[in-house]
Amino acid sequence: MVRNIVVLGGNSHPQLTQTICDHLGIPPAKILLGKFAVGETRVEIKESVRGKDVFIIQSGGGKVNDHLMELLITISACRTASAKRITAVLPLFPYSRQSDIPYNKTGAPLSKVPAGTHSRNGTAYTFDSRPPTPHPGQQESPGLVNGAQSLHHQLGRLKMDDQRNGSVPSSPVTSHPHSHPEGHHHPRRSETMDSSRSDNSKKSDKSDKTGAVNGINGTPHRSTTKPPQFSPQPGYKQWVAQAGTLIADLLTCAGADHVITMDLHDPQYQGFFDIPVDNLYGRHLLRKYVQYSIPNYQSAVIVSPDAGGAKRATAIADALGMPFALIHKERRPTQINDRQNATMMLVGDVADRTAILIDDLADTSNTITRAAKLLKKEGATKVYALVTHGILSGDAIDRINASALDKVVVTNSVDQTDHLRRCPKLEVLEVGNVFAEAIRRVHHGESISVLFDYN
Ligand SMILES: O=P(O)(O)OC[C@H]1O[C@H](OP(=O)(O)OP(=O)(O)O)[C@H](O)[C@@H]1O
Repeated sequence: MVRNIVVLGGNSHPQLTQTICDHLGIPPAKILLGKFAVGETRVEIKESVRGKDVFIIQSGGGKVNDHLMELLITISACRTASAKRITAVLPLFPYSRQSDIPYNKTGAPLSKVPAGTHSRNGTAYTFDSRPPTPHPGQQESPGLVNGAQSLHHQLGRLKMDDQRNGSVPSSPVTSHPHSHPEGHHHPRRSETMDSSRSDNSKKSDKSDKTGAVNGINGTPHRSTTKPPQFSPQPGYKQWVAQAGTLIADLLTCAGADHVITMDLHDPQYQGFFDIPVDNLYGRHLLRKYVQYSIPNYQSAVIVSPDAGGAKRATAIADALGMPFALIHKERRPTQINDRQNATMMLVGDVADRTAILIDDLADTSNTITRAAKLLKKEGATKVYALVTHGILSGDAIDRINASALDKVVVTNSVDQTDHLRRCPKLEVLEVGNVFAEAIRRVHHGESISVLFDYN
């Protein structure tokens, strides 16, 4: 039982709030969370927080924007009500994938087969890379496909530019007395011989002969051909909001003194805050699962499904003395948000082994389901996916059910009640006790790092 402490729970995960309070031996504080008819969030704290150490629990996932607004208003309400210290407890930190660089992915459902057809597994999902993963001896199609698409794109652009240019003036050929009217234009030899020449080259021929050389009454004048339009190259810079900084500022401005979270997508995001941020590790829970729940784990292989998570996965592999493999997401899409076209390549050996994917979050579950397909193709006998944050938006559960994944293990940093009902492959690890202990330590001014200082 801790004193002078108030725990408030938002609407995102009431069950986790209750678990944390049970561990702390206190009831959650009374709070009214509602909405006005227009959709605006309404918060009323039903007990005094004056001089208290307040912890507000609100996770990302689900209706993330509503939950964030609810959290900000609750923090502000506590600040106005003279709370001594306010700690925002965000088991899954919202917007943490948009920390600094412009985020260029859609997170949209991916690789669905066209309506009316079915993939080989009889489902609406293919789990294939488009273009496919290249194999030794196979011509590397992605570059070619992208190259061809890019060429097509450039040609289309040229055509459009040319059409625009051709409209000013309407036609130098017809307006100039010395030039041939359009109808009496004698085709040049090259035009008659080479029928494959594009309209573009024909039009530029015309301007060469007329606008570029002759002016009104035979006076030379400047070419009417406009210089090529300047436009930004794809991938150079996208004017996308850098939401990470904004979220950090919003929490601080609302009145938060401290943040507790878990497995931030990018740990450097802590640097965006002017207040202390405790980033708890979920990997210890995942590591314990490997150790105690995966048979013959010593002969299994830890796999990171993308380069971004390699550090996270190697930490577990090193701690358990296990081999490690990496899936490299090769992104050569023609469009910046063409995430599904990333080709996956395996670096390492998984043949005749159990493969254990380690990642920080699964949103559409596209990453883990595609990785599972690749791993099975490369000879893995079983594929587990161990993920800290099981956001599992949209049809992620259907995708998992239809995939080559044998088991998916997540923590309850996001509410898993509905997911558990719909996914027989899902197993959930409890994080309530970890957050309760972190809250207790923060309240008493004890070290948090010792919480994770074990093997
Ligand atoms: O379930 P999904 O919708 O496939 O999303 C999950 C992936 O997204 C994140 O990485 P992300 O690709 O955003 O960034 P990274 O390249 O920095 O790891 C996360 O680390 C997962 O790998």
